[in-house]
Amino acid sequence: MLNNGHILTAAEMQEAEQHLIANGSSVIALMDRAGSGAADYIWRTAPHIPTLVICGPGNNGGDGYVIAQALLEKGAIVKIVASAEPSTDAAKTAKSLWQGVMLSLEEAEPEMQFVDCLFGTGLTRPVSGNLLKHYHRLSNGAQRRVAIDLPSGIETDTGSRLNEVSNYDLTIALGAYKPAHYLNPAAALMGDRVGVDIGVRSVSQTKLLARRTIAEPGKTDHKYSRGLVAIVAGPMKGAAKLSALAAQRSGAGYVKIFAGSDFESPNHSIVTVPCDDVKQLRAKLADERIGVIVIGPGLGRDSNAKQLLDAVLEIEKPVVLDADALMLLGDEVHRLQGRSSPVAMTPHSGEFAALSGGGESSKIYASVKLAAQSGAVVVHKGSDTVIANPMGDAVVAQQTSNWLSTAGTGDILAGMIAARFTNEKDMFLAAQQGQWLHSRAASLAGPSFSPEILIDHIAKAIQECL
Ligand SMILES: NC(=O)C1=CN([C@@H]2O[C@H](COP(=O)(O)OP(=O)(O)OC[C@H]3O[C@@H](n4cnc5c(N)ncnc54)[C@H](O)[C@@H]3O)[C@@H](O)[C@H]2O)[C@H](O)CC1
Ligand SMILES: [K+]
Repeated sequence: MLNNGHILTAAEMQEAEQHLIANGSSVIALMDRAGSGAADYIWRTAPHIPTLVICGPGNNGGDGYVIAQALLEKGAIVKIVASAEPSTDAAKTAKSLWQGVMLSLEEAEPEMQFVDCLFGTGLTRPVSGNLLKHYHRLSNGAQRRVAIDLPSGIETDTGSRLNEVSNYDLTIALGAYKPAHYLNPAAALMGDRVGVDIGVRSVSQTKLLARRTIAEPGKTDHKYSRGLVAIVAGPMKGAAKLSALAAQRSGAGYVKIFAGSDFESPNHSIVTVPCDDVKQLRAKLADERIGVIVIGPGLGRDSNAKQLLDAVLEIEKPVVLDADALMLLGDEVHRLQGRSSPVAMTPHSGEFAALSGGGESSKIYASVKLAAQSGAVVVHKGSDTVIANPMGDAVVAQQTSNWLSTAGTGDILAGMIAARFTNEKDMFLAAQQGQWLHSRAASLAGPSFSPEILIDHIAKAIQECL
C-alpha cells in the first residue's frame, strides 16, 4: 500500500519530500523514480501507443520529461508539448535530458495517448485562457488519457475542480495518495488509480480504509458478552428491520427492536419489545444489558419521533444516530458533547449539511470538524465515505460498488456499525469495520442487489476478516 495507506495533503507531501532530501535524496532523484515508475506502468498497460506528453512549468512538468524520455528509450513514438519553460532546477535538468521532439501549444496535435504533466500538487489557481483551450483540444482528441499525480485543474486537498477537467483512464499517484485521489468530484474522473512508490514513508492523521481483523467469538462468549443491540423503530418499519437484520449478521449476540405493540419481528430470533409510548421506551431501554442503541432509520420527524430521540439521548448508553435522528438533531450537535458513552453519526451529504451548516470545501476537514464539535464519530457517507473521530483522525473509504446507491443500504450500515461496536467497544474502529464489511458485502453481492441480498453477503465479508 502506497505510503502505508497514509494520505498526504500538498503541504504534507512537501514536508515528506524535504524529509527525504534531508536524508540524502534529491528532487531530481525523486523525480527520476517517479517518472520512470510512471513510464513503466504506462508502457506495461499500453505499449507502442503514439503519445503526447504535456509538460507544465513545475516539477509535475519535470516528471513529464522523465516519462517521455523513458518511453522513448522503450521504443515508443512520443512527443512533448510544453506550456512554459521549466521553472525549477529539477525540471530544467529533466528537460535537458530529453532527446525527442518538442512542440509549442499551437503546433501540437492530439495523439492516441495523452499524458498530463501540466500541474500536480502545485496548482494554485484555475488553468485559464489559451492553456485551458489547448489542454482540452489535446486531451479530448486522445483515446487514452493518463494523469500524472493528479489531473490538471484538481485541487489536491479537497478534490474540487478549479476548472473543467477531462475524464481520465488512468491516474498515477506519486509517492503517496492525496485527498483528491479519493474525494469526489476528482476521484470519479480519474479512471483506474495506481501509485508509484518513491520512498515516501510519512504519517498523517488521514488514512485509507483498510480491512481490519475481526476476532471470532471466544469459547466463553455468550449472547450478552457479544452484545445486545437495541433498535428503536418508528413508523417506517422496514428501515428498523433492515438495521436489525444487518446487526444480527454482523456479529451482535442479541438484537431487539423497541417498537409499538403492532410491530412484527422480521424473523424468529429478533425480539420485539413493545413500547407504546415514550415512558415505556425510557423504562425498557434502561436494561443494563443493552450495549448500544440505534435510532433514526424509519423514525420519522414528527413530535413523537423527537420525543423518542430525546429519550434515547437522555440515557447514558452508546448510540448510533442515523437518518431522521440526524435531521431531528439538526445543528444542535453540542447536545452530544460531554456524554460518557460513545456516539456515531452516519449522515449522507444532505444530513451532514443539516448537522454542520456546510461551508467547508474539504470533506475530510468538514467531517473532522463535525466530529470535534459533537464529540461523536462521524461517518460522512457517499461514494467517497469519510469516517472521522473527535481527535482529528480520518479514514477515507473507496467505493467498491455503485449498486450501493439504493434505499435501505444506509439502514443496514447503521445496524452493522452498532453490532461491531458491541464486539469491539471502540466506535471509531466499529465504524471502520462496518464500512469495510458493508462495501465488501456489496461487491460480493454483485450487480443490482436488494438490501436483503446485501445483508446475506455480510457473513462472506466477515469471513475475509477472520
Ligand atoms: N513532492 C515530491 O516528493 C515530488 C513531487 N514531484 C512532482 O512534483 C509535483 C509538484 O511540483 P510543483 O513544482 O510543486 O508543482 P506543479 O508542477 O504542480 O506546478 C507548479 C507550477 O505551476 C504554476 N502554477 C500553478 N497553478 C497554475 C495555473 N493555474 N496556471 C499557470 N501556472 C500555474 C506555479 O506557479 C508553479 O510554477 C507533484 O505533483 C509531482 O508530480 C516529483 O515527482 C518529485 C517528487
Ligand atoms: K498532472
